[in-house]
Order: sequence, then structure tokens, then C-alpha cells
Amino acid sequence: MLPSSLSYLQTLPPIPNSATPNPRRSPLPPEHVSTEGIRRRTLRIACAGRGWKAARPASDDYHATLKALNSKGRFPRKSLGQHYMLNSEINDQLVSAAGVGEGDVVLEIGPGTGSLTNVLLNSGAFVLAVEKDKHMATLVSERFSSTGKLKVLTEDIVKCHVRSHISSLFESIVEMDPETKKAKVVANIPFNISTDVIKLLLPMGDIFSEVVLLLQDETALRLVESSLRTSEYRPINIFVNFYSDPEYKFKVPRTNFFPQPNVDAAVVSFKLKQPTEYPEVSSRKSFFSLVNSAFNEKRKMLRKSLQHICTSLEIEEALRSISLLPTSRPEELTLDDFVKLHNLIVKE
Ligand SMILES: C[S@@+](CC[C@H](N)C(=O)[O-])C[C@H]1O[C@@H](n2cnc3c(N)ncnc32)[C@H](O)[C@@H]1O
Repeated sequence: MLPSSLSYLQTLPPIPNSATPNPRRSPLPPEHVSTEGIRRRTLRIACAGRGWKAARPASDDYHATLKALNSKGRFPRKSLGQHYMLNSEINDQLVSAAGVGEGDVVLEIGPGTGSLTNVLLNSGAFVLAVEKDKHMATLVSERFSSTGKLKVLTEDIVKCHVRSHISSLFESIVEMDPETKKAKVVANIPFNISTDVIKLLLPMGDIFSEVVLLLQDETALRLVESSLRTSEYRPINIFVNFYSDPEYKFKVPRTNFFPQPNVDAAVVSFKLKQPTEYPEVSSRKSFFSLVNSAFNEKRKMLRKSLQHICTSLEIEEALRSISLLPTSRPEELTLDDFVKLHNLIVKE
């Protein structure tokens, strides 16, 4: 019997004997079994039959994921957002969205059974994987123990000293020039830590060039496409654009995960700006504090909500001088407008 806290769980479905998933049992509907997937599988089987080497290393799918979980008697944990990717083609697309190639250093958050780790390692990358669940960390370490290109940390990413771990990885890779080389982040993260992960990693443009994440679709759209004068426009949009150039890559329907979440997902790429490219503000702390204060009382005009910084008259004057109405509200200001306003009214 499962404890009641785990009652949401489906029992892992049995693994069908046939190589083709049984469409009546498989969480993947038939449209996800693409012709390309079938072509690759057929090619592997054909090559194996003639004693040739497979054209491509085995990839994870429905069967591999369930087998890995069954082998350790693991049930996906809701509290850790454990929704495993069943479609190897999506992992391929995630890795190619980040342009991962031979010799790259990649941080993966939450490797789980290692389906994405497998694709990253097959691309020739060195992978630093941070996994909070100690059982999954053991599973993934054992699975790739022979590669010598994977380091697994059993830690919570939010509390992890990412910078020092990446720096020591750079130092341990002889051919890597830490002055010029940057790492990448590629991960299918639990939806409930997306904001924490974004706040942690986006300001690290000095060590990462790109962060490619599988997020909840709604979050992805809010981060990338929220426009001025809409209720979705928030301080996080200013934050994301301050530190990166975000791009919505593609939608990933919920049917690609086990257990199936209640929402769809999407892949977003954040190209990180280098610290020299950040907008010029005297203090980033006071800049983001101004932005937060402005949005705290979203319906209020800035000349009222920023009165703790200077007088309404000074705020009106500053707004006029950057061609904005003295009655402006926060959702009417672009990142550039906020930077100019900050530099005019905040005296350090
Ligand atoms: C959505 S699953 C993805 C698993 C795997 N990458 C895949 O694509 O199938 C999220 C993974 O993140 C792990 N995780 C959850 N919270 C975490 C945290 N705070 N830090 C690191 N890993 C975490 C979970 O244990 C799980 O393995």
C-alpha cells in the first residue's frame, strides 16, 4: 500500500514485451511514435541483426524509463516534480536547441533516470548533474559510471554552490581554457522550482553562455512573451531581459511525460548576456528594489509608489525627461525606461 501522501501515483505500468509500445497501455498516443523514431529503431535492429555497430547509441524512451524506475522499485515523487521524459526525440531537440557539442561543459538539473544525460554524454559533453533525490542520483551515477564524463552531486540546486562546482570542473578538464570557455545549462526541471532556478542562473553570464530549460508552457509564455500594458507583465520580465535574451523554442505536450502532468510544457532558451552587456545601473540591488516597489502596487502611478525614494514632483520630472507621462504606471515602462528612471532618481 502506498502512503496516502503518494496516492496520486499511478502504479508503474508493466513493460510490454514488444518493441513497439502498446498504444492502449502506453502513455504516449500513437502520434508521438514518429516515423523518424521508427526509422531509427528499425535501423538499430537491422544493424544489430547483422552484427554491425548500431548507427547511434541506444536512446531512452517509454521502455527505458519504466525499466529504470522498476529496477530500483522507485515511484515518481510529486513533491520533487518527478515527471520523466518518455520521448527521446524531445531530449535530442533540447540538446540541439542548446547547440551542445564535443567538449562542452553542461550543468543538468535533476537528471532523474538519465534520459537527457544520455543524450548530453553522447554529444561529447562533460556533465555536472545536480539531483536532490539520493536514489535517482545513485541510479544515474551507476548507469554512466564507465563514461568518466559525468559528475553527480546529490544536492538541492537552489542551495548548491553552482559557481564553485563549475569552476572546479573547468580546472579538472585539461584542454579547457577557463578564460574563454563557458558552460551551458540544459535541463528538464520540476515546474515548482522554475523561478528559483531562473533567479539563480540568469545572473551567471560570466560562467554560462546559455540556459535551455523545459518549463511549464504557461510560465514559458509569461517569461518570454509578456508585453507592456498586460497583467502578465511583471518584475520577472524586467529581470529576465536584464540578464538574457529569451526565446520560446517549442511546445511539449503533457503526453510526453510519466506520470502525465496536468499542464503542457515548453522549451525556452535564455542566451545570457555577459556582465559587460548588462544595462548600466549604479547598483543592481537598488535597481531591482525600485522595480519591485513599482510593481508592488501595480495600479498606482509611479509618482505615488516610489515616494520613498524621492518626491512626486521629482518623479514626474524624471518621467517627462525620458518622454513618459507623469501619470505612468509600472506596466508602461520597458527595461530601458526603468534603467533611465532609476539612474535619474536614485542617488547612491
Ligand atoms: C521533471 S523530472 C526530470 C527528470 C529527467 N531529467 C527527465 O527528463 O526525465 C525533475 C528531476 O529533478 C529532480 N529534482 C527535484 N527538485 C530538485 C532540486 N531542488 N534540485 C535538484 N534536483 C531536483 C527530481 O528528483 C527529478 O529527478
